[in-house]
Amino acid sequence: MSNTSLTRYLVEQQRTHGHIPGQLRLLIEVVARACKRISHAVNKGALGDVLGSAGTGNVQGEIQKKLDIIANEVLIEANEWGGHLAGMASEEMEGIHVVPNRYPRGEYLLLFDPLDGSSNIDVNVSIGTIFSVLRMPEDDRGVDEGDFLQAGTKQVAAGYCIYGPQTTLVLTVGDGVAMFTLDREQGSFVLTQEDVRIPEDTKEFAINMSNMRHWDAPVKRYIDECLAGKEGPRGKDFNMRWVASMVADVHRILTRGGIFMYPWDKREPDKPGKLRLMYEANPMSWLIEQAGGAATNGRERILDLQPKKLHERVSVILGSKNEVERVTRYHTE
Ligand SMILES: O=P(O)(O)OC[C@H]1O[C@](O)(COP(=O)(O)O)[C@@H](O)[C@@H]1O
Ligand SMILES: [Mg+2]
Ligand SMILES: [Mg+2]
Repeated sequence: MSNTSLTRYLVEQQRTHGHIPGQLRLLIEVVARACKRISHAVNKGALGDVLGSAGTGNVQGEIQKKLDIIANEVLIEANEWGGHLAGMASEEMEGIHVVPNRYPRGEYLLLFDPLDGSSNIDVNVSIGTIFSVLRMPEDDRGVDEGDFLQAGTKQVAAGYCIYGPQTTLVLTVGDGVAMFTLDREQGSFVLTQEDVRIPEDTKEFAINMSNMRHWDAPVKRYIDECLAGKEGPRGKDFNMRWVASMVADVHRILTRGGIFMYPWDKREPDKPGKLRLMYEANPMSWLIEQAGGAATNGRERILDLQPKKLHERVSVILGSKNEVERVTRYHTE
């Protein structure tokens, strides 16, 4: 059993690869400690007055759950002390949060979905926190929203923490994907898997089937072929999963392969998709690519997309490389 802590792993990465400056290592550890606090709140459930609706709305036009707000506050408060962070952006906040007493000028920007899978909070199904770290652009003016609008390829760290039967932190700093399981007795994240690899093929797809009648033709074709099974053009049977927590579906794919799709559909044709580019699709896409998978919006690599708005949405197709390439091919044929 490994006894490599997150700290030791990051120090080792810095020593051998040199691409995790001390300030970034510190930032990742602060986020990990915040996730530990969120995990404790999640585990309290009904005992901790964390369930149910907060009765307020957010910039996404969604009713916020109490835990959405609690998780957001934990992350802001944990990172507020300044250090090398210039600013933060959250699914739960309309504008950016400039870190007041930042170290001469913060070098990093932190973006997060503080609580992903909110529809599962009250039914005791796995949920999580997703985070992404960018560098502050080199110049001497203050922090504004434009500084955050960088393509996913500019991320310097990305990860999520899944609050399930285990609390597991999954991280990439550009040198593969590592998983750390929270040892509650020690109170520390322990390295339990590194060099995570996704099989290039799969027999398992994840999509919300109730939206079938709204899908675009390439998505409908792909799913119909999966449903046709052995007798159909794919010549094999497929299984389906849909947790409705992106963190849980992505964790399954990182663990055993699969394809996850939240595509554009005609319910709201002006919206490219449901999921947000900056703090859901980009961090998850980098993790998936770092593990040997692929991630597109049906036509382009998600990490190459140049964001125009902080909360912009995107169609997401990610997971086992050969399946993602097939769905993308169907969109471009
Ligand atoms: O309920 P639906 O339409 O299936 O959507 C589920 C998707 O919505 C999300 O819950 C959106 O994330 P939030 O819960 O952070 O808003 C994803 O985690 C999940 O993949
Ligand atoms: Mg989310
Ligand atoms: Mg959320």
